[in-house]
Amino acid sequence: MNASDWLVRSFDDFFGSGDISSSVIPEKSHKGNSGRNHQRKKDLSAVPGCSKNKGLSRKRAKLSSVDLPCNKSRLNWNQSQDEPWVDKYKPETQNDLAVQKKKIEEVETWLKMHIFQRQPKQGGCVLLLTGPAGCGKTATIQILAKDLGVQVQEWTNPISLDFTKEDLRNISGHNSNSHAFPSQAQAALFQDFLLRANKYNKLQMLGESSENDKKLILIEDMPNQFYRDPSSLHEILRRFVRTSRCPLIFIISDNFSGDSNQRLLFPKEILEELCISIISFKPVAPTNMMKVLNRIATAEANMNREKNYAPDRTSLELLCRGCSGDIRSAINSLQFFSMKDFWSRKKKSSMLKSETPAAMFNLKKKTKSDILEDQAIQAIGGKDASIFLFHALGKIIYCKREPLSESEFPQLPSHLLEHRRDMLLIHPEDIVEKSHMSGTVFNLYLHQNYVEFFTDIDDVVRASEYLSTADVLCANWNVSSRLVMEEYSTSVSTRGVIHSNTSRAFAHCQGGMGFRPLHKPQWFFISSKYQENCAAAKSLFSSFCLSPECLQTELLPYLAKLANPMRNEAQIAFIQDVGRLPLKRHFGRLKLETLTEKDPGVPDLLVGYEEDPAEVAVQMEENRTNENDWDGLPLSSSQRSGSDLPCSQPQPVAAQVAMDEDELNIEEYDSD
Ligand SMILES: Nc1ncnc2c1ncn2[C@@H]1O[C@H](COP(=O)(O)OP(=O)(O)OP(=O)(O)O)[C@@H](O)[C@H]1O
Repeated sequence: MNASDWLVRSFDDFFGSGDISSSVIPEKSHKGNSGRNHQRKKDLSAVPGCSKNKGLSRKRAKLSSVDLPCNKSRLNWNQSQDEPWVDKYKPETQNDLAVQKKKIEEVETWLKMHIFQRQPKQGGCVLLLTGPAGCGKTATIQILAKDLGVQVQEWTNPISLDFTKEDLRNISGHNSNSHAFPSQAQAALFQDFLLRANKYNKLQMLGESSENDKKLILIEDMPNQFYRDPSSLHEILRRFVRTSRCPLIFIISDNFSGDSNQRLLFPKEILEELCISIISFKPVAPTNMMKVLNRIATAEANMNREKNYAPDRTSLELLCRGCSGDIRSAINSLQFFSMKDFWSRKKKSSMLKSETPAAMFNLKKKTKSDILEDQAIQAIGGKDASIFLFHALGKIIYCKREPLSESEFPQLPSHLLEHRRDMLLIHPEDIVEKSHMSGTVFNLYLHQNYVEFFTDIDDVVRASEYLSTADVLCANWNVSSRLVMEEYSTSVSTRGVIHSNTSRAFAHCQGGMGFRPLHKPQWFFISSKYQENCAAAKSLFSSFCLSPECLQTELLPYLAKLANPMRNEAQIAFIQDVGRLPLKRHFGRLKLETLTEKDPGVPDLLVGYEEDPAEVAVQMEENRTNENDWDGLPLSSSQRSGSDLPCSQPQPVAAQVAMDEDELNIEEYDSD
């Protein structure tokens, strides 16, 4: 087999030689009539509501030979040689699935309830499956649908929108003109597909039994238009839910910026309004992954010794580690690694000096920390091991260590013995990089959270010094040096916090801390409030011609002391809010917002500014044209009523109490 064959076969749908694969297409259409299928696909691509053109789907590679129970027997030897292993070893039963049993049961229960025990007009017929890519969401649905005898009707974004204006007019029901964009047309086709799929039974194909007309609608390919204008999706869903006759399932994979796609397309209000259920999958657990990889490696080794290497256990473990719970990526990597072709070519190009993948994996592999150190190996075929901020912070704060034997310890002079530590199991700089967070924001999070994990005040003092140094390194350097300085800064902050925490200095004393929640920095809120106050002070007290700082720290506290400061209502409110701060008996602490597992880390309002939080507030101020109309950021509390801060922000808890208790009474001065 040569590499291009392998590729071409995987993409054969695309090159026109493939099949139209769908869980609802009879086997007969699957092989051997490529020309006809190609023609048919082309035709179908323009047909609204067509779910059969999965050959054109973004998942074409992984689904190129799916769902056909006896497809394996039909393949000749060479074909099966070239077949991607994700397809060749695709799970056939629930037991084969490398997915948590609990999740499979959850989905199964939901399906049964919404297909077989469905009441007429019962709401809640929409399910959202989320989780990282390649964790088996689609595979689970396909197997459960097969087990329950339910047909799957799947939407695939048409890539060719060569329909006529007439078609579009028919679909959208209004007079379309030349301004209709393909993406809008895609959304119109989607709407049409959904309404038809809901209304009509699926066409019975040759060879399909007519016993069961139960079906579910599956959407994995989301029309682009909905990302631009989620409300159009919501409108379609509202209509669907009113008339739904079968369940509708969306599969949305997480991306590096957390669950932002999910939140964009399915905000909380829509989930509640349409009673949409959510089931979140986790990355495939390493033990499950190892089982699958072992099974495949053994089967291949037995079948095809001359062509494939059989990776040893260490190699498989490394593959597992490198694919971040993505079983598709793990199996693909295994296939690459097992190819003798691949390694001989590598050898020739002298990119790698080792002869076999096993040798390659085993390069200086002795200790756990060595394994971690050599993550470069995993870059070959391995998946980008991005981690969510929540986990990145956890890795720094919990800083796992490995015990060192006496002989391995570096010999420190006696005056440095207090700095003796066990070996870290992580590289802090790698962790920050994989979190996709700017150094400044990462430092903010660390600063907000580290104290909770310390037990000794002297340690806190040392850590805070490191954080101060890191802060200086993150200051307003010029653009070209800022990135480099940020790297130094996070190195100092993370290593500083880790090293200062003497209660976690050795592997044997790391237990017992338990889980503690992480919180979002108050900085975002405080900084924006500071900027607002500056702007408000400037505009309300412009006649004094003082800087905002001077107004807030000198003039307003003075005015606050006057019983009758001769001000209008807005000014009085502002003086009460800002000028009296030191007089408040209880200085209120802000209630912190918890950082959740997949939170992107930067409040929605600040997305886009995250590169440099120091500029965030300034930028926000500049963007602000009409502060009363602008509902993106909280106005100062003197200009707004009570606690309507955005929910992504910490909420003041004690401010109102302090205000109530304050005996200071400022009267309004009527100049007339
Ligand atoms: N034991 C297994 N369990 C789950 N999937 C497996 C297994 N063995 C092989 N596979 C293959 O791994 C792939 C899993 O991808 P799947 O499409 O189910 O993931 P997903 O969570 O829907 O992610 P995405 O959104 O990226 O498609 C499928 O091609 C499936 O056939």
